[in-house]
Amino acid sequence: MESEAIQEELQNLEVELKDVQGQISALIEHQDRLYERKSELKTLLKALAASGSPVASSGGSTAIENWSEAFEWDSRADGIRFNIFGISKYRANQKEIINAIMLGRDVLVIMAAGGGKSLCYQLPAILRGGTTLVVSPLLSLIQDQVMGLAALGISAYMLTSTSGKENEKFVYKALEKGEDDLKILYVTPEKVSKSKRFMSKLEKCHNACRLSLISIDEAHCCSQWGHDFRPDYKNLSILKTQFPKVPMVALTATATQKIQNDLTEMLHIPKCVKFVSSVNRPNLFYSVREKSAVGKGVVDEIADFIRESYSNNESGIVYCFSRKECEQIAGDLRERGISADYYHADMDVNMREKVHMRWSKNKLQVIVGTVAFGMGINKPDVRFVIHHSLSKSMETYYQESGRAGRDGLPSECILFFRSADVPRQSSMVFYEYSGLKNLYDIVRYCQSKTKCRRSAFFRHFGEPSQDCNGMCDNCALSSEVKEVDVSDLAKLVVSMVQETLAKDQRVTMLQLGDKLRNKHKDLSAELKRDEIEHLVIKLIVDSVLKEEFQHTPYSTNAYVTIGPLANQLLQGRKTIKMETSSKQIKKSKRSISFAGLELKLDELRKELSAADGNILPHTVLSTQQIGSISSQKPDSLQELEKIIGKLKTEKYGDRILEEVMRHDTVSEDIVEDPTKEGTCVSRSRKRAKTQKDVVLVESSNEEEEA
Ligand SMILES: Nc1ncnc2c1ncn2[C@@H]1O[C@H](COP(=O)(O)OP(=O)(O)OP(=O)(O)O)[C@@H](O)[C@H]1O
Ligand SMILES: [Mg+2]
Repeated sequence: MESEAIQEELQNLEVELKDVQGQISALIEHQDRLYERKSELKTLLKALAASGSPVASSGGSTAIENWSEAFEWDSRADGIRFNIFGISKYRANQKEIINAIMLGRDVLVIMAAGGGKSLCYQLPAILRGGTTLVVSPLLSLIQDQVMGLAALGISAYMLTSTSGKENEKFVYKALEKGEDDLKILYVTPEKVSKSKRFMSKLEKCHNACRLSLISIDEAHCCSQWGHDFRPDYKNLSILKTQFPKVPMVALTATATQKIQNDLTEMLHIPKCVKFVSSVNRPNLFYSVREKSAVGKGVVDEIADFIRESYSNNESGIVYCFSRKECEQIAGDLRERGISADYYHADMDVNMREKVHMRWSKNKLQVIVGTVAFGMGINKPDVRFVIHHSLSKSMETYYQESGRAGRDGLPSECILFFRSADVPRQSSMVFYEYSGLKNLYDIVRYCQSKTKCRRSAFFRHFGEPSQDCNGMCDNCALSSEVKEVDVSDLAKLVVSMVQETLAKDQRVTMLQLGDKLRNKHKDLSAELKRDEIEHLVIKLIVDSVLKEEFQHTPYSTNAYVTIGPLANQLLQGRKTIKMETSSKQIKKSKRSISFAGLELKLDELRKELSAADGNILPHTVLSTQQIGSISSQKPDSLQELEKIIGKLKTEKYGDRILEEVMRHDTVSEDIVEDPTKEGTCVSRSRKRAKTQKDVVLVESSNEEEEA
């Protein structure tokens, strides 16, 4: 009898010990998080003390230099910017970066996606003379850039694994002899690290003083902490070793301090001038929507949204969790009349390229993709990015959603959130460093009905907050949000988990909800399954509960167990509050859509791009330029040139003016419908001459006039 009692106590001790061990590891994890946050906050304080964002700091250099003063190349630079690139004014930091490069400094540029990093090295490439070498990680990015530059009449070439012999011969000869014009040469990192022949030609170019600038695009690929690490990027340090006097510019949209430090070290540019712009994307409207438990419900909602807001075939992306889901949802959208196709890593490279190309040329409206549809996306006029499931971290969400609105025009980012999607993600990321912490950060983002979405990004990237200007659902939509104390219900959930564990059983989130509703029938009348799941996930992110994982031969399952703060709750030292919102009052539409003349100009750019070899429509005219032409209605080539610069006017001016005139004659008699909703790019001629109607939200208020 006595031995039985001892056995029992022993067993209890074992359970308790296991529990304590679990708590210790959770606490250590928690401690790590606190340390990490502490250092983030310190960096934030420093940035605040230095004040003024965007932050431009001189990395290793101590002298405070003024990069915006007047330089002798200013007017030439302005001419190239406007007449060749058709860009009417610099965006934040662009001018300063160009000046630093022109002064021969090494430069590190951290600038949000679509911020305009390319111009920062392409413009000095033309100004400095000689040849600029650009290292870029993806063939598709390189092709896009070379095609775009060629359309502007800039002699840009590439050397990649797919380059033909003729092209290679031309490039090598140009590098060696310098007789032919080679302004910008794009290569993949493998060329630098693996091709001795290339490096020897580059050396010759350098010895003849013709290597004027080295640019490392998507430089975060150097760092193992980055999301797109490329081993060959590690070997790029050879460039600075071989050519120490040639200025190097490294550019990336990934902002973390750790990656910045890694980059300067790996590229051997410790004394570089660092330009860090804000992560803010003021033109993006962020929102989170509740995802229907019924699979088709969410597809209906997505299809309705696209039809209502983007009926003129404006481009968009829908991100999905799995390959199967991509195919399914692309099909479902097609059934609902949306032109959509899927893109994922299981597809043949040619198929993927085909889908990408159709989309780039606006022949396909929506790409439904997995995260594989990533870095190579260069399309500036993506008007919406929809997440059918949540991303695995704030950082990936920032990057994926950031593919919208790279042209600076209003665009929307919608995330469909459902608690049941969390275990799907967690069982994929739990083995990654900080995988669960990162996931729970984005879950908090999704669950909040009051906090500004934008400020979550500022916090995440350790940057001082900026005004959202009503550009997220929580700031823009007036809804009645109540905080309800659900501690009692939370205790029931925790007890239920304890009971299950006591029986040596495991429980998933789904089973937990069912068990609870079965046991407490009174509750099931009040609480829907979704709401219980919502609470369970909240308890997990608040460390009251915890996820643990078990592998089967086919999958990894996520189970719910007791977390380190469970006792605090049970003993009444912790309360759990949930936000509930009763109604949301929708404000007016925020989308930008073409109407009247813009539509005609949109068609014209498609036609001209198809006729002009294989360039993309936005290379002919950007959406901003379409907006400006439509609102200003130029009636001569001189006037048009003031909007789109010399080069494009020479190439396409007559056709554009023809379209403007034709539209003008037709629209004289048409009375505008003042009740029409939405942000149309143009209005009637009478107002147009005095007022620009394009809603252009730029990334900085520090911009200079042209
Ligand atoms: N000063 C400017 N004014 C207006 N448009 C600009 C300006 N600078 C760049 N752009 C346009 O912004 C878009 C994005 O530019 P770019 O491709 O250089 O972005 P990026 O910073 O390299 O982004 P990513 O990180 O996604 O590669 C392009 O269409 C480009 O023509
Ligand atoms: Mg870029």
